[in-house]
Amino acid sequence: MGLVEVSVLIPAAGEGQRLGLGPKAFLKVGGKTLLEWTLSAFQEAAEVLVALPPGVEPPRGLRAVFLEGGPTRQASVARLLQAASLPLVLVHDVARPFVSRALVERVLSATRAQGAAVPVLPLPDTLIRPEGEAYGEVVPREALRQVQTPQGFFTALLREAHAYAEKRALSATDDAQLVRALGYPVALVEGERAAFKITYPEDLLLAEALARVWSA
Ligand SMILES: Nc1ccn([C@@H]2O[C@H](COP(=O)(O)OP(=O)(O)OP(=O)(O)O)[C@@H](O)[C@H]2O)c(=O)n1
Ligand SMILES: C[C@](O)(CO)[C@H](O)COP(=O)(O)O
Repeated sequence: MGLVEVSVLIPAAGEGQRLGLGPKAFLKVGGKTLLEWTLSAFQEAAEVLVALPPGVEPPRGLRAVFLEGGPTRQASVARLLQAASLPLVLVHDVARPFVSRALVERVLSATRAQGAAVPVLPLPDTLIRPEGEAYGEVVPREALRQVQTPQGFFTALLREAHAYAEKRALSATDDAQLVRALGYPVALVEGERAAFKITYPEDLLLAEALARVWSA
C-alpha cells in the first residue's frame, strides 16, 4: 500500500458521550483498544498523528505522535493538520476501528487523482421527516448517502479549507464539508459497512462480533 506520502490524522479527542463509557480511544473491543485497532489499519503510513482529549496521558508503545485535541472534532483535526508534514492526509475517526486496506486504497487512489475523496454508502431504511411525533414526508433514499472516514485530501487543500472555515466561523461534522464550502469538489468512493462508527452502546455488540473475525 502506498502510504509513504500520507499523514494519517486520527481525531480521538471526543468524550464518547453517546456511548457513555469515557473516551472511545481507550475502549477495548476484542481485547484491543479502538486506538490500537485503528493504528493497525495504518501501520504502513509514514506519519500518524493522533489527537487525544486534554489531560489524557498518551499511551506508551504505539507508533504515533500524540497531540492535544480541541473542543470539537473540527478543532481537533485543525490541530493535527498543523502538524502534518506530508502532501496527502487521510483523516480517520478512532471511532471507526474496522477499516480495510481495500477501503484505504480506494480513498487514496481517488484522492491522488482528484484532490479530495470520501467513502459513502447507500441507506437501507425508509427515511422520513417526522411531523412532530407523527410519520411525515418520505425523503427519497436513492438521493442520499451516508458519509464515512477515512477522508483523503491534498494537505494544502484541507489546510485552506480549515482556514476558510475559521475565518467565516463555519462549523462542520466532517472535513469534506469544509472543502466543498471552499468551492472544491469532493469525489465519492464506495464505503464499507464494517467501517461503521461506534456511537451508541448497541454498536459494541456488532464491534465485538467483528473483532473476532476481522483481518484487514
Ligand atoms: N472534540 C473532539 C470531538 C470528537 N473527536 C473525534 O471525532 C470522531 C467522531 O466523533 P464521535 O463519534 O462523535 O465521538 P465522540 O465525540 O467521542 O462521541 P460523542 O459525540 O458521543 O461524545 C471521534 O473519533 C472522536 O474521538 C475529536 O477528536 N475531538
Ligand atoms: C466524520 C463523520 O464520521 C462522517 O460521517 C461524522 O460526521 C462524525 O460525526 P460525529 O457527530 O462527530 O460522530
